[in-house]
Amino acid sequence: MTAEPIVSVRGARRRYGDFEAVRGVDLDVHRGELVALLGTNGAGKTSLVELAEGLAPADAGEVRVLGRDPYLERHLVVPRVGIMLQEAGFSSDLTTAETVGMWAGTLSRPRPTAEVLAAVGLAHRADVRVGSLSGGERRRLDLALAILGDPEVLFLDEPTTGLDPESRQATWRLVRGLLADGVTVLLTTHYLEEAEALADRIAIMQAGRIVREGTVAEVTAAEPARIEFAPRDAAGRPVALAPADLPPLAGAAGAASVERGRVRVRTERLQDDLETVLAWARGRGLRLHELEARSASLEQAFLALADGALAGDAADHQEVTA
Ligand SMILES: Nc1ncnc2c1ncn2[C@@H]1O[C@H](COP(=O)(O)OP(=O)(O)OP(=O)(O)O)[C@@H](O)[C@H]1O
Repeated sequence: MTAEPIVSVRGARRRYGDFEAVRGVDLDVHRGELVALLGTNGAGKTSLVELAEGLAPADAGEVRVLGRDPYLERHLVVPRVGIMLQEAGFSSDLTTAETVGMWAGTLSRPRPTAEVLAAVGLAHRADVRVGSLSGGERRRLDLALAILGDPEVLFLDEPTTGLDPESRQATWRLVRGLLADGVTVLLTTHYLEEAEALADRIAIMQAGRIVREGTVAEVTAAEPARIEFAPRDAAGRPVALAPADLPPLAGAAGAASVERGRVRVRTERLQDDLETVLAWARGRGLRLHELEARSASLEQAFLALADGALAGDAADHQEVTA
């Protein structure tokens, strides 16, 4: 992509006292693209997104949104941006429509209140006081306020937390519609299926750094595929096998394991090794009960990264607290 990114972060760092929450991050989001920022609790996602939202200055590095510094040129950036924070403070005495109306008063060209409430599925709750809304309905009100100014860029911090499955799907449809209209979105989420459903690219954060970035396919390709089966004899009786009984495999990333009669192989050459396993089973007259062969899911890739980081995290904390 050659066009200037809409959100551009270069070498960004952010500290809270002695603790560095964002440790040299590079990230681009292009027009009409959705990038999902993933990471375990405390990885630094919110701290990073707040830099792009202009809520705090970077301690080092450069942050640009729509070509401007979102902190120093906030007055130029804010009117073109929609922000959905993790927790917005509402006055619980106002109704839903009054809240939107009040917010609209701060914008130069707000969309009509009824239209925005309909877009987030809150039209029927327009006259209900915010204090009486459910957690999921409040989350949708947050989203209504974020899209009220017809933004070119949207920052969504865990937008579907607390939403029921139907509302989550409705939010995804809304976001897809905005993307189709050319809106640029940077989203944080703990729901990996949300990232899979919406993201053009994923960035996984760990201890203040982006440790993996790419499309879902690129991110999962780095994680070995899996072959699993429960060996049975021709009569359907379970056969006890040890990992050493398996044939040599071309892409086996780690030793095979056997747990409660189920053999698990991690491989970087799924097709080749599956063919080997099938030929070996045929040769030994084995039935491969409940055979599964699949590429890694985003969840497996994410968990593998998180596991791998545990040792590193512990070392970082010692560094900080020393
Ligand atoms: N105001 C603050 N003062 C001190 N430390 C902070 C502050 N805000 C965040 N932190 C710390 O910075 C780290 C990153 O926090 P951040 O909220 O950015 O993570 P996150 O990835 O968004 O987490 P979550 O998924 O839980 O929202 C955490 O260790 C957190 O405790």
